[in-house]
Amino acid sequence: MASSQPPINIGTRRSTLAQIQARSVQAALKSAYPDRTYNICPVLSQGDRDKVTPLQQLSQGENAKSLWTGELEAMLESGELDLIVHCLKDMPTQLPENLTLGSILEREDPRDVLIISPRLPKETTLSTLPPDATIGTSSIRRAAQLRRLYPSLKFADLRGNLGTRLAKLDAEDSPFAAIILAAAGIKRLGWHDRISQYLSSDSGGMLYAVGQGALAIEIRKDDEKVKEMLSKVRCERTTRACSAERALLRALEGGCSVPIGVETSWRGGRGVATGAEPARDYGKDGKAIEEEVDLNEQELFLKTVVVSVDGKEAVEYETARKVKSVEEAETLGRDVAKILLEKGAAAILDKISKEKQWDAKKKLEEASLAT
Ligand SMILES: NCc1[nH]cc(CCC(=O)O)c1CC(=O)O
Repeated sequence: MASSQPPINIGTRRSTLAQIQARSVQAALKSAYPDRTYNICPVLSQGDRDKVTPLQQLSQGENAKSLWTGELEAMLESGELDLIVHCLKDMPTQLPENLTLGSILEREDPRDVLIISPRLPKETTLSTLPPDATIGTSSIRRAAQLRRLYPSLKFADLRGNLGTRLAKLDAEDSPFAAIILAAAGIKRLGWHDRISQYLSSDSGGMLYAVGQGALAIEIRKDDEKVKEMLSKVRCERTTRACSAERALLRALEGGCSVPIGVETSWRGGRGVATGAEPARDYGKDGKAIEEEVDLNEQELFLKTVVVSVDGKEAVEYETARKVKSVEEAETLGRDVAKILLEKGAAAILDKISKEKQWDAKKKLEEASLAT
């Protein structure tokens, strides 16, 4: 039977991973509302189009993030789209005035993973890499944490979608011994067999990015209909955990380039579970172990680290608390931010922002000399 209601238009970026993510949201909506029809609308962003300008240059200034989502957000505002599927980790903590985060879905494995060059043994880990090995990553968070724990490793920029990055690692003349990626993307693309090590506080010492592994849906603030629909595809565990992480990030005023690592898990009640629903933990093979638990009986455990870019200074803090709402989760995040700042994160972040200003000033001078 054909639906009399208009189709729901789902906006996404064009990459294979983005489209897989959009299809999973479509499937979740379809199973909650089988009578509605759904279109997936892949949109090429300015950031996807421009592969020449160095990323750091492209992403400077106030509207850094809109580079990736500006076109999509304009289409959402105009009504061409009804929702946009994002990786939560790529979403700024502040959104345009008339748009809002409509829903956060169940989190995939939030961890980072180590992927090894085919020239090295598959079972290689961070601690068994050749001492002067070069790691390909453009993430300051990943490089800073690794510099701190493995001072002999070297780092080189590596950008592009996940397929491009793997191809650059595998190339005959590749400068990289290994790369670090998010498990979530690798798993969604079905490339599990390339993972040599799952990184965490217990293995390799790496904490992940705020929001990593979770999908988020952006909608118009006044769109009550879509808001109502999304209430059926939201994950309370992930939403509370990620709300704490994002409130922490917001309070530290960190952009994606600031080295803040987090690890959240739900504890107590019954068993241990990471920030996903149903409660789950990840075994050594990266497979989820599931069990039923009452969220309000559990504590949200939050582990955090802020590292200087050179890896020489670091501030760590961890705590656990029952959080019975998103608001309580956000309070936890802000409280942890305050403690981190007092423990020395303020000095680390100050230094980074001064260096950034200095860098921008130098670029501006160079640019005016050139004209
Ligand atoms: N930095 C880009 C990015 N943004 C989201 C993901 C996929 C993981 C996720 O959904 O959080 C990735 C790739 C990566 O970091 O390896």
